[in-house]
Amino acid sequence: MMSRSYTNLLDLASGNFPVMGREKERRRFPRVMTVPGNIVELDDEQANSVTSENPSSVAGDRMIIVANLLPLKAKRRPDNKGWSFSWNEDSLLLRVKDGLPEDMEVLYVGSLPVDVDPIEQDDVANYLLEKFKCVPAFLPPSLLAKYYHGFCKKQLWPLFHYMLPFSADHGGRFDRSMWEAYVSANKMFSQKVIEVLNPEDDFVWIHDYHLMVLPTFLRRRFVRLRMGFFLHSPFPSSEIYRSLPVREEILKALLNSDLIGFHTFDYARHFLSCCSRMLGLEYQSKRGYIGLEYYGRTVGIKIMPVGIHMGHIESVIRQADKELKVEELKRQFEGKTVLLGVDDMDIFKGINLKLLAFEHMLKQHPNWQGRAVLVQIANPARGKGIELEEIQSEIEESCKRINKEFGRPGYEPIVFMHRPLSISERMAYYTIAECVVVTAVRDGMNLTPYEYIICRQGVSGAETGSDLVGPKKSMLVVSEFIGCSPSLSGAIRVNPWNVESTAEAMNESISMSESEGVAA
Ligand SMILES: O=P(O)(O)OC[C@H]1O[C@@H](O)[C@H](O)[C@@H](O)[C@@H]1O
Repeated sequence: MMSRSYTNLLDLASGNFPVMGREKERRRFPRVMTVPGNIVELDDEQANSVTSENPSSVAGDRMIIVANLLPLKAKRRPDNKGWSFSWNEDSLLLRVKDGLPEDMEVLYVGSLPVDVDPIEQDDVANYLLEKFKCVPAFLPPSLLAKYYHGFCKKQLWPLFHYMLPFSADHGGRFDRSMWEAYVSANKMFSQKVIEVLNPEDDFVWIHDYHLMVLPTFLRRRFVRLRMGFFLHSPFPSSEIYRSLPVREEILKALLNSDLIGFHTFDYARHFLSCCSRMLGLEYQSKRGYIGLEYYGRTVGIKIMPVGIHMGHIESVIRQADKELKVEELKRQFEGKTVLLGVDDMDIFKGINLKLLAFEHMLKQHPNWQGRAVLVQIANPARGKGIELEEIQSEIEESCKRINKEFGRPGYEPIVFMHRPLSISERMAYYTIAECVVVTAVRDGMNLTPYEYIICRQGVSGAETGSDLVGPKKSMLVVSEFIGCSPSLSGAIRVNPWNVESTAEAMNESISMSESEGVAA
């Protein structure tokens, strides 16, 4: 049974807060997402509608960025005494910061990727606040199991990626105790925010599907708080979303934000249609700004695709360790044509479909046998479960089979790396690859194609001053089901479920002449 207090709390999430007139006016959010200007652009109206009316109102204000995971890496010290922490350069939260006004102070609230013993927690918290402006939320392991590995990973993550109904290893049904854990964990995050919040001056920017009921806990305490939410995953069609037993609770909780951001127009459209079908809400669209009227407040709905930070990528391109690695890779793959995949190990990334397509290409176009190599990098999964184990063993079996059938001395058709790669190592692989292949069956955005394009431009472009010379051809084969796909006009778009046509797209991409083979 859901405890009474949660029921009450989520009733409050109905947004019944009398916020009118002047209050509406002062809620202005800075534009916080960076986009690589030559790839995805917000139109002027989109960009300006948030900031231009009163840009100075944000300068000097503080932004509290809340997410499930802090943008930190943590390692136990070798002597086992304490921890060492460093920024996680791959965390999108750092890119969010890049898009804020320079003088804006940023504080991060979230959990750590490691389990810190309760007796160490105070010291760790003080250190992280002082050194990194990070406020850790230490969730008890039993809560983490039900909140993150349970409700997030087994229920929301599949649902938001169009998998129905609910995880097989939980009896294929909705588990209400996991939902309760999700609400409790969101409450714990909100308590951490409240510990540091200055409600008059701070903006709060909540990230991703892990924290969708958090706006309720903050709005309940601070009626005038300026608060935004950004969803990094897809928001599915209302036909999928409406199967969620707590569908209204989540929509209502999100509507306690002032602004809700999505990567793509389709995700925003799905959300609006859910609000209309499930809550009976109307929305208005004026000059590129969509507003949902909800209990006297206007909630802004915005399309704000996350991008990559060009300056950061370009600085990595110039790094010496990357250049050394490029030389090593050039020797390793001399005389070969490299296709590259860079994915998280996850059930929706379609890694096995990519391997099957590559196998099909080698069969249908035997001229590539001995010459084409698929390098697949798989970043280890954060989640766990039967489905993930199954997909991992499918991938391993495919690699073994294909390498056995087509491999020969000096030629391994699939090079599979199941480990995290540093950004500079990843850049080195982009540098030597002629084609990047993304076959995810769903993905919120996927920044791999953008990283590849920027890296390839850096490799051949004079403006970076780089004298690295990789192959000049740069092709992209991308799934039509990922957020970045519509923006990649030069890519070959595929339905990843159609292995034969993906195989043809791979063949086409690496068979193109140099003048044709430029993806962006
Ligand atoms: O896999 P987790 O820990 O739930 O995190 C999900 C997030 O992982 C990030 O790596 C992705 O860029 C996001 O799009 C995604 O929402």
